Amino acid sequence: MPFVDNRKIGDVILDLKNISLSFGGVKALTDISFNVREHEIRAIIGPNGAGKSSMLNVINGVYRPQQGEITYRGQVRRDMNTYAAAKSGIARTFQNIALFKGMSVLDNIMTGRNLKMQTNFLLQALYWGPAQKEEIAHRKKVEEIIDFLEIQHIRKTPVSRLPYGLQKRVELGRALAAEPEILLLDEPMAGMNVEEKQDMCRFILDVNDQFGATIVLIEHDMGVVMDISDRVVVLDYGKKIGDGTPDEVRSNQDVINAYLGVAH
Ligand SMILES: Nc1ncnc2c1ncn2[C@@H]1O[C@H](COP(=O)(O)OP(=O)(O)OP(=O)(O)O)[C@@H](O)[C@H]1O
Repeated sequence: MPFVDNRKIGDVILDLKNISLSFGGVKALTDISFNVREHEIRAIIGPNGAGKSSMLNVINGVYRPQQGEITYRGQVRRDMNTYAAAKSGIARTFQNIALFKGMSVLDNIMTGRNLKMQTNFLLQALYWGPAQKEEIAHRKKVEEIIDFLEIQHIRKTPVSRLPYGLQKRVELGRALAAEPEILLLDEPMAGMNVEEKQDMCRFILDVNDQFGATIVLIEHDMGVVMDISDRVVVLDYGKKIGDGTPDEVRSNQDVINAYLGVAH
């Protein structure tokens, strides 16, 4: 496993057992089990429609599986919703960028601090006492993220004016602003050119290393997945067909068949 020793991959932080999810007659996920270790980069791959996004949506409480059990930090999660997931330290980015396009980079990243804000709306509206202090602390954190992502030069620019690759970076910034324990990235490199992909890879590795975040990512670019992931889980038609290190997954015949489109 790459980097395991120096990156101190820890115990299982998220454990998914026998997860099944259907939409009417469509079985999006069938009896899927896998775990995520603290501090690792865990990829979910598979052909189109394999169930990858559904899996992320189960992890962050968008979908509630009909069967199965999720244990997060040693506690079985029941009735998880997106707010509870976010509050418990799970942040995510989306396949299609979900930013406030008219707002500046700075303000978009600031929205990621919402869950961390303590003072009530009245104090905030008056911008008084504790609210002022808190605002300054949040701004400091956001500026740290802006520096880290090397986007100082566009901090005041409305997001809609930015090229796609930079918008993706801002979305990562907003997720980071929540100081997540687990960061879910849904196709972080989709639509990027080679240079943008290299930058994003570097940021993901640095987020993992410097912020200590555990990362679960969906990605179609196999080169990227195999380069940066510690372990990879492979889905096909809603079932798990492979799970292991990049090398193990690469040589798994079921995985090779799925990617070559061999008939079931
Ligand atoms: N909200 C939904 N309602 C109905 N069916 C859904 C819904 N979400 C996903 N599905 C179905 O579940 C299956 C898995 O979809 P999912 O989007 O999770 O796959 P994916 O691996 O992320 O695909 P892609 O790589 O194309 O994004 C597909 O058959 C899809 O049509």
